[in-house]
Amino acid sequence: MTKPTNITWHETSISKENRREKNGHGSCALWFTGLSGSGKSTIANAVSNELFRQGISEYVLDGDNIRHGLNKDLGFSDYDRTENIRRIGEVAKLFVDSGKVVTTAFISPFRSDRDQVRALFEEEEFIEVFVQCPIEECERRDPKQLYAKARRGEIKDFTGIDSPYEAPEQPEITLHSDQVTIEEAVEQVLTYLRGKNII
Ligand SMILES: Nc1ncnc2c1ncn2[C@@H]1O[C@H](COP(=O)(O)OS(=O)(=O)O)[C@@H](OP(=O)(O)O)[C@H]1O
Ligand SMILES: Nc1ncnc2c1ncn2[C@@H]1O[C@H](COP(=O)(O)OP(=O)(O)O)[C@@H](O)[C@H]1O
Repeated sequence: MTKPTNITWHETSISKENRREKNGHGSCALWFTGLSGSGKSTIANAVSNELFRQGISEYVLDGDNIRHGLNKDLGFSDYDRTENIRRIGEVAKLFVDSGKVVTTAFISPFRSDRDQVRALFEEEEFIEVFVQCPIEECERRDPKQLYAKARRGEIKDFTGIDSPYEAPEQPEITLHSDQVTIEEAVEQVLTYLRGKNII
């Protein structure tokens, strides 16, 4: 890849702070991470629904959907996962700049990739939400029957089976999705946002 030259960063006249002021709330990225089937999409969507209901400007970036469009050229090699997360991180940053609370639901298995995304943001704008669930329970749920396929050898490099998942060391929020209901998990996230005066 050749790096382009002669490009200049343009400051826009309307700032992130202007947009936050207009919206009447802060903006941030709620970065859900966890195994397939842990509940990232379910909880991220439920959080967004509740924010929407409360009149907060929100958006959901979901793994499967982004992989149908923006990242349809990427697979599940370590390199492709890193590039997947890098691009999503940049998109999430744009949403935060636009004044929204953006929820993202990607496995994002590598700690260094998540840390690279965190580094794109200002302090307290990036909120790592670890959806912690034992793999046995994820495999029991198996909402897309992917664990079954991975066990049969029909999917290679499946996270938790033959591709690693590096759990966050100091996530802002940990949701034990095998112990709390979806509603309780949503409330835990909203309580955090209220505590930080984001909403
Ligand atoms: N090999 C392999 N490993 C893990 N997951 C796989 C794989 N192949 C397909 N899928 C499906 O793709 C979804 C994960 O995509 P992500 O973009 O979140 O993955 S990653 O963050 O780049 O690791 C994941 O979605 P979730 O189940 O919602 O996590 C799966 O449905
Ligand atoms: N407490 C819970 N939190 C989240 N999901 C739960 C919970 N209990 C059961 N589930 C179920 O587990 C599955 C999680 O799937 P999904 O949200 O697609 O996970 P992921 O996006 O992490 O792959 C869904 O079928 C959901 O209904």
